[in-house]
Parts: sequence; structure tokens; C-alpha cells
Amino acid sequence: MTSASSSDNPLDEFSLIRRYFHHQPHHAGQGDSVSMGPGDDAAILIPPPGQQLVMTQDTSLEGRHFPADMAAADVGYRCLAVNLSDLAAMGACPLWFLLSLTLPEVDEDWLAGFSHGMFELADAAGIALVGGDITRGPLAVSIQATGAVPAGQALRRSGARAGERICLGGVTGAGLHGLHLWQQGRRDGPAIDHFRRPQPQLELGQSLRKRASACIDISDGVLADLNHVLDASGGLGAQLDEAALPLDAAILSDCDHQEQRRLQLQGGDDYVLLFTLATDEPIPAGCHVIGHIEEAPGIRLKTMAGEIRSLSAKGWQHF
Ligand SMILES: Nc1ncnc2c1ncn2[C@@H]1O[C@H](COP(=O)(O)OP(=O)(O)OP(=O)(O)O)[C@@H](O)[C@H]1O
Ligand SMILES: Cc1ncc(C[n+]2csc(CCOP(=O)(O)O)c2C)c(N)n1
Ligand SMILES: [Mg+2]
Repeated sequence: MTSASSSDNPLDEFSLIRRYFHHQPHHAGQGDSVSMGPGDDAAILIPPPGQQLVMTQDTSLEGRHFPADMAAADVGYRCLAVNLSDLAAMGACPLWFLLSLTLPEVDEDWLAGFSHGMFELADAAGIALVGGDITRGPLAVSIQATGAVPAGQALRRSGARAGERICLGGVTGAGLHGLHLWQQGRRDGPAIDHFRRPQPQLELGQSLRKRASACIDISDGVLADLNHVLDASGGLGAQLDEAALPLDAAILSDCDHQEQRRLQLQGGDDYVLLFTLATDEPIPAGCHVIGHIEEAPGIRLKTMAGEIRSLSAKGWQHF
């Protein structure tokens, strides 16, 4: 957020909610499970019969998760996308979300852009805003999203087994590279688009139910998030194949080989799925096998030259 539109009478909290956050869902059926949306002390929701609910929450702060000069519509889109990516990683269908917004002031241009970007993705994903909270302070967006899966079919981090293939739902490295380019003053191009508007892999996640043995979305980098799968699966290890790491050479063309590898493996902000598949499962279209699970703990890389090198599971960390 860079500036406030000055107004003698800024909207009060309730008018602001009505104007920007009472949104008619566009999807056929979207909102059918909402008995009471924004407006009462809490939302009243109808869980789909026979399904389990899946809940996640992610907070995005200006300057920490998105740059202060990012367009409001991109901020709205991105803050919802990172939550939907967690639902995708569980194989869930999105249902409802709550929005907790902390605003430094009432800037109607910013609110119009933010809500437009956020509802663009909400409508595309079929998720309904059912309530939230608005308060004053440094800009922060916290979203709690709920989805559903048929009982017992949620994907978890914990089911990987030795011998299984490790797959990626897309290329990695573009998100953090986009942030770097942004910090150098660039405002367009594929890496920047990836950073501004990550595409949560909801359909892929749902298609992996009963197929993938473990799944996670990559927010902190391939190594760090793969390590969560290995830990959750009982302390297993992995070997990655450098030659098999998917690389969008056009996106990372301005980086040297070492920086490309660092972005691909440790970047973060990717929001693609990493999952494990038994050897008899077909590889979903558009996905890449990047290695396999091993009994011996730790992550190793088979280099282009055929050497095996140990890697530390370094990735993005707040502290
Ligand atoms: N304050 C908290 N209280 C309880 N559980 C938490 C808290 N913060 C995180 N967790 C739980 O810890 C687990 C890992 O959280 P984390 O935020 O790292 O999720 P992630 O999906 O790995 O990353 P991302 O935040 O980028 O989505 C999740 O199950 C989350 O619900
Ligand atoms: C302005 C700015 N600086 C740095 C980054 C990089 N970054 C911040 S948090 C995070 C991991 C996921 O976070 P969380 O675990 O909180 O969901 C990453 C890769 C960014 N996105 N924006
Ligand atoms: Mg996650």
C-alpha cells in the first residue's frame, strides 16, 4: 500500500464491509452451503454430507510476503492463492474462507482493487467469503480457508515409502526469482507474474486422492518442504536427480547455473505440489519425476556428472 486517497468522511467499518466484501458468488452452486455469510456474529455453514472438512490459515504481511508497492488486486489474489494452495496440497475442494484485514487507513481505491483481485480467484476456485474481521494497524491480510474431501481421502505429508517416486506439479524457482526481479525494479514478465499471482494446483491435488502417498505444497522451497514429507513419513531420505529438475529456461535465463539450482531447490514462493507416487502409478500430465524416496535419512543430489552430493534441507525461514 503506497498512499491513501484523502477523504473528509472515510467509510465506517460496516459500510466498508458492505461495499467491498458482500460479494455474490458467480459460480453455480458456490455459496449453497452458506446458511449465513457476512453480517451476523459468525457464519453458519452446511458441511457436505459424507465429507471431512480441511482448514488452513495463512497470514500475509506487507514487506514480508508481498512488496509495499504491489498492486492491490495482486495482493488480494496472492493472499487467497497461498491459502488455496494448502487446500490443494490436501486434495480438498474449496468451500469457504474468512478474511481478517488490518488496514492503516481507509483507502477506497486500494480496497476496490484488493477485493476485485481476491474475488477474481475466489470465483474461479468456487470458494465463498463467509466472514472475517477488520481492524486498524500496519497492512496485514490473514485468511482462513476451509475445504472438503470425501472421508478418509485427504492427502497427507506422512505416507511416503522407500522406492516411491518424488514428483513436482510444475517448475520451481520462478516465484522467488520474480521477487528478486521486482526488487530490481522490473514490473512485468513471467517470473513476476508467477510471484504476483501464484496458481494453486487445486485440480491436481483433487486428482491425486487415492493415488499419491504423500503431498505438500511448496512455499518454503523444494528441499525444506520435501524434508517435511520425509520427517512426517517416519524419518526417510531422498535422492533427487539434478538432470530431472524441471527448469523453465526462459524464466531463469538471466541466472547462472548455480543461482538456477539454488532457486529451483531452495527458492520458495512456488506454490506447486510436491507428491510421492508408487512405481505403478502413472505420472499425471504436466508433472515431473525429480527423484525417489530412500530408507537412509537425508537428501542427496545425483549431479549431472553422476556424483552423489548431500544437501542440507535449507529453505525460507522467518526466524
Ligand atoms: N500458531 C499455530 N498454532 C497451531 N498450529 C500451527 C500454528 N502455526 C502453524 N501451525 C501448524 O503447523 C503446521 C505447519 O505450518 P506452516 O505455517 O509452516 O504451514 P505450511 O503449509 O508448511 O507453510 P505455509 O505457511 O507457507 O502454508 C500446520 O499444520 C499449521 O496448522
Ligand atoms: C516482500 C517479500 N519478501 C520475501 C518474500 C519471500 N517469502 C516470504 S515468506 C516465504 C515463505 C512462505 O511464508 P509463510 O510460511 O509465512 O507462509 C517466502 C518465500 C516474499 N514473498 N515477499
Ligand atoms: Mg503448505
